[in-house]
Amino acid sequence: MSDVVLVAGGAGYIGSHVCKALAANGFLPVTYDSLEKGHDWAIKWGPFERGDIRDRGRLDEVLERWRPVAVLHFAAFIEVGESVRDPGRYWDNNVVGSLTLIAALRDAGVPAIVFSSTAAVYGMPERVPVDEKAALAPVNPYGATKMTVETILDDFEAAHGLRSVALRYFNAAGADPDGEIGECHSPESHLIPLILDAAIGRRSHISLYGEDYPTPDGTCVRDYIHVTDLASAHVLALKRLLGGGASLRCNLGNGAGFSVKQVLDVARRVTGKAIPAEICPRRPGDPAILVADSSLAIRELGWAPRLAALETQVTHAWAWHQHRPDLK
Ligand SMILES: NC(=O)c1ccc[n+]([C@@H]2O[C@H](COP(=O)([O-])OP(=O)(O)OC[C@H]3O[C@@H](n4cnc5c(N)ncnc54)[C@H](O)[C@@H]3O)[C@@H](O)[C@H]2O)c1
Ligand SMILES: O=c1ccn([C@@H]2O[C@H](COP(=O)(O)OP(=O)(O)O[C@H]3O[C@H](CO)[C@@H](O)[C@H](O)[C@H]3O)[C@@H](O)[C@H]2O)c(=O)[nH]1
Repeated sequence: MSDVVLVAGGAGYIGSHVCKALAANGFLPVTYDSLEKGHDWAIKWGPFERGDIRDRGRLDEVLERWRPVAVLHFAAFIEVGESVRDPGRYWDNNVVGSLTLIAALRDAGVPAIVFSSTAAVYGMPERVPVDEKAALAPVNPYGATKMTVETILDDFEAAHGLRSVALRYFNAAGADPDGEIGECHSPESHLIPLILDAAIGRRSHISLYGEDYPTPDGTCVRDYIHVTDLASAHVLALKRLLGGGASLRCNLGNGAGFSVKQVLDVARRVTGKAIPAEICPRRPGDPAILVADSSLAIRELGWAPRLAALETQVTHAWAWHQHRPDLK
């Protein structure tokens, strides 16, 4: 019998890719998801338990049934702009929900958790590439909720011995290279799928949020990381914890920054489409440049990103985007 891993939020974009990697590594991923944002078609590599992380009774039932060796926790709301407009929704789901889950793990005796954190915990970093010694100074409620969950995890380790790896992802992109799953947020707010929507004519153009940033071409610079490379980092983090390794907080990015205009150029090349673009005002809360120093993950987890090229990420996203189940 494979080791069971509970994957909270496993029906979502990143969680489903991690489920595929877990199964390929001999684990049985049990997805626990409310399906408020995820998709039942994305649950392919293990059983499904429908539930909300804020529902302690349901969590206890599922933990008792499956007795997982660890939990991977992706379940959260993820939109920065919405978190500014409606912070209560984010504190409730991301913090109350995580606390409920973490307390249930403590009481069920689950010893380890891998948590989806974010580059947004750094806010507007003074120096890039940003490493883990940089101050945590989120500039929006979304980032603040993720930083708070990291603190809860620190406190639960000190008091109860629950070990954790918090992975601070930069910009997740791309899709399963085999085309089995891919990105599908609703509403979509991320740059690459929106550009691809414009490429297939689902929207008239892509809006470029700001051309007056202190960057070489005036548009924001981000570090895009292939979702399959994120998935391999989760498997390594899980194995570290199961092997008795220490807790860790680390960045996951490629260390290369691309501007919004550079991403658009790559997408035009990959799709062969013109993709009309319109310059718009800045989007509130966007840092000018976010690029990761991921040497800690490389050193401590033995992580090696294999699909780092932006062109590869956009190619896989494009292959998926043209056949997305929700667009049929
Ligand atoms: N997409 C990115 O670029 C990115 C970057 C940094 C961090 N993250 C973090 O990674 C995680 C996954 O992001 P994603 O892009 O896959 O998002 P997603 O919306 O595709 O997946 C999140 C999943 O969690 C589920 N969920 C949400 N609230 C829940 C609840 N209360 N109970 C049970 N299930 C719940 C949703 O139904 C969904 O299936 C999130 O925690 C996000 O903050 C994402
Ligand atoms: O229609 C659009 C959408 C986005 N952008 C710009 O494109 C860049 C990337 O934006 P987006 O894809 O929305 O990602 P981020 O806002 O950088 O946030 C992502 O990456 C962060 C870590 O870097 C995570 O914390 C977030 O959860 C995740 O959504 C930003 O400069 C946006 O202003 C546009 O110009 N037009």
